[in-house]
Amino acid sequence: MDQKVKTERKESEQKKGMEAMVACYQGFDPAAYLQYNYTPPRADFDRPDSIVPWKLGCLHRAFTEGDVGGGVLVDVGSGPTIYQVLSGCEVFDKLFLTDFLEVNRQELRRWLGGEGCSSLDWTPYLKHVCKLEGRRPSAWSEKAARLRSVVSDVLSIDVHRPNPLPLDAQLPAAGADCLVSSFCLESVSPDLASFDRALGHIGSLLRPGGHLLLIGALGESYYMGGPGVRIPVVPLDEAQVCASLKASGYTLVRLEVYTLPQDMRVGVDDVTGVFFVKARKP
Ligand SMILES: C[S@@+](CC[C@H](N)C(=O)[O-])C[C@H]1O[C@@H](n2cnc3c(N)ncnc32)[C@H](O)[C@@H]1O
Ligand SMILES: O=S(=O)(c1ccc2c(c1)CN[C@@H](CF)C2)N1CCSCC1
Repeated sequence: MDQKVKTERKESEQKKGMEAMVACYQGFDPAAYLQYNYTPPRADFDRPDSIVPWKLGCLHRAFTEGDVGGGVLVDVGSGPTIYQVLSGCEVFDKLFLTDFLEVNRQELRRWLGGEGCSSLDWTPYLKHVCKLEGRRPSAWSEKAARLRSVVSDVLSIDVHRPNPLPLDAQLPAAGADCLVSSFCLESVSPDLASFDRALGHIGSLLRPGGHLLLIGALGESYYMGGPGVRIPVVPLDEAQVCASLKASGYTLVRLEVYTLPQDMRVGVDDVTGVFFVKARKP
């Protein structure tokens, strides 16, 4: 088989993989997803070994240790969640939330509108991050107001495109100062090669010297995006995460890993751990 035919066959297989992934996401249910992952037992603020204090603590440290801050923060694949920017909103004046699905962008806009009709009460998360910041928990409403004030837009995004954001997105020409992305790339890529390409695509949104805060699942091969909506995930381990970051040209600042306790493995996925990466684009 000559090279041209091989290339065409490979491109056709990649296209089919993307189309299958898009089809899976048509059934994504924001309210169910939030219920599965962001309520107890996974989101138990009273448990010292809970994933929530660990993850919010990683984000708090990453955003407040002095090397990150300034103009523009982009959250890649926000989904219907805001916890991932509760620390970042204090050190950035312009923040973009993004997602592939309109149902998720609508969920985010409902919370941002403050009409009290979002699918999850984020108050416990707001209070916890206030506590991490040495503020009284009652400052949670001030934090909510701060986040609402710095979100510039809720944009569509497709990490499989070389230019993932809409052409009219108001990002600086040099790129964003920081990207944060949680449970996105491995959950939307049909295979590892696609994951690595997507990592490269979002890297194009970041200015040289900017930081990437990447959070993701370890050992996960599927998750439930809603009742009966099984979405394939690229299983990752720590070594692969480091190799993909290196291949994308990042300098690793820190990698932290959390192993999920058995009772947090609740059947909505087969995740075994969570990684937190802080990396810098040279
Ligand atoms: C597992 S959810 C992660 C949501 C959230 N960041 C969190 O931490 O829970 C994956 C998200 O990726 C979005 N997504 C699906 N396909 C995508 C694509 N091609 N590009 C960017 N995001 C995509 C989905 O709509 C979904 O909101
Ligand atoms: O680590 S979690 O339990 C979590 C949160 C979200 C997800 C998973 C795990 C695993 N499957 C992912 C599928 F993409 C989504 N967690 C939920 C509480 S807040 C911190 C994150």
